[in-house]
Amino acid sequence: MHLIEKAPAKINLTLDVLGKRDDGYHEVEMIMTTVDLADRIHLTLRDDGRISVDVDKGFVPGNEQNLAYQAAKLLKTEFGVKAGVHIFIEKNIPVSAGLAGGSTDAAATLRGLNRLWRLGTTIDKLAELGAEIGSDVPFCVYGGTAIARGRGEKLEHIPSPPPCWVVLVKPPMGASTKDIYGKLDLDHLKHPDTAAVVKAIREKNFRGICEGLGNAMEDATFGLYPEVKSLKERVRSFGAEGVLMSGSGPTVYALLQNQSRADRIYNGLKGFVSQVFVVRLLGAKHHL
Ligand SMILES: C[C@](O)(CO)[C@H](O)COP(=O)(O)OP(=O)(O)OC[C@H]1O[C@@H](n2ccc(N)nc2=O)[C@H](O)[C@@H]1O
Ligand SMILES: Nc1ncnc2c1ncn2[C@@H]1O[C@H](COP(=O)(O)OP(=O)(O)OP(=O)(O)O)[C@@H](O)[C@H]1O
Repeated sequence: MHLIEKAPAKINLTLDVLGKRDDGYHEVEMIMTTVDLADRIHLTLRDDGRISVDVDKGFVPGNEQNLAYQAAKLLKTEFGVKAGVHIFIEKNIPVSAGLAGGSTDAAATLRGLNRLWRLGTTIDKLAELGAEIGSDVPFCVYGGTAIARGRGEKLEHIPSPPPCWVVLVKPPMGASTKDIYGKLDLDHLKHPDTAAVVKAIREKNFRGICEGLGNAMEDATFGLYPEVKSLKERVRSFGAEGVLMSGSGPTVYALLQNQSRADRIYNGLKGFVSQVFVVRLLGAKHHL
C-alpha cells in the first residue's frame, strides 16, 4: 500500500518574542499561514515493522535524525503499531530557510500514517503528539492560518488573509533557528502589532496586513548575515507591497495582489538568487 501526502511550507506574517522561559525556549506570539510550495511525502507500507527514510536531495538527513522518521517512530510507539513504513521525501522546500520544511514533513507523515496504518485518531491528537517533535509541528498538522503562542504549540485558528501572491526569496546561506534565538537582544526587539494584523486579516484588508508585517528575529539574523537585510531592501525596491523575513530566516518574502508585479520581482531577482518562487497563499486547513 502506498499514499502521498502534501507538506506545504509556512510563512510568518508576524513573529514576536515575548521573553525567555525557564525551560530554555522562548515565549512567542506569531501569525503563521501556509503557502503553496510543498514537499511530497510518499509512504509505503513495510511488513517487516521497520521505519526507513530516503530523500531526493542529499543535504537532508536520510536517517533517524529526519523529523519525518521521528514522527513515524512516535506514532508507532504511541499506538503500538506492528507495521512499518518506508518514507520517501520529494524535497521542494528550501532547507534551514525559516519555512518549517522539516516540521511540515513531520506533520504530513503524522497525517499520512494515520491513514496508512488505519489509526483512526483525531487531528487534535496528531497536533499534540507533533509538539514533541518541534514547536512548529502542531501548526503544520492543521495548516491554514493561526496565531501561535507558548513556544509555538498553542494555536488559535483564524480566517485566512485575502488571496494574494507570495514571492519567496531564499539566499544561499542557511540559518540555525537555535542560533538565531540565542542571538536575540531581548531588551531591544522590534515587536510587531499582532492584534492589528489579526484585525486586518479578519477585515480582508490587504494593505493593513502589509503595513503590519513584522518579525522580532530579523535584527538577529541581519546581524549575522547583513546580505539578508540588503536582500529585503532590494525586494522592497521592486515595488512589493509588504516584505518580511520568515521565521528565523534567511528567506525573505513579498506579498502582492497583482500577478504581474509578482512576476516582475521574480524576474528581477532570479539573476542573482538561485532559489526564488512565486506561489499563492493556501487558505484551507488540512482534514483527516
Ligand atoms: C522560528 C520559528 O520557526 C517560527 O515559526 C519557530 O519558533 C521555530 O520552531 P522549530 O524550528 O519547530 O523549533 P524547535 O525544533 O522546537 O526548536 C529548535 C530550537 O529553537 C529554540 N526555540 C524554539 C522555539 C521557541 N519558541 N523558542 C526557542 O528558543 C530552542 O533553542 C530550540 O532548541
Ligand atoms: N524532513 C526534513 N526536511 C528538512 N530538514 C530536516 C528534515 N528532517 C530534519 N531536518 C534537519 O532540520 C534542520 C532545519 O531544517 P528546516 O528546513 O526544517 O529549517 P527551517 O525551515 O528553518 O525550520 P523552521 O522554520 O521550523 O525553523 C536542518 O538542519 C535539517 O538537516
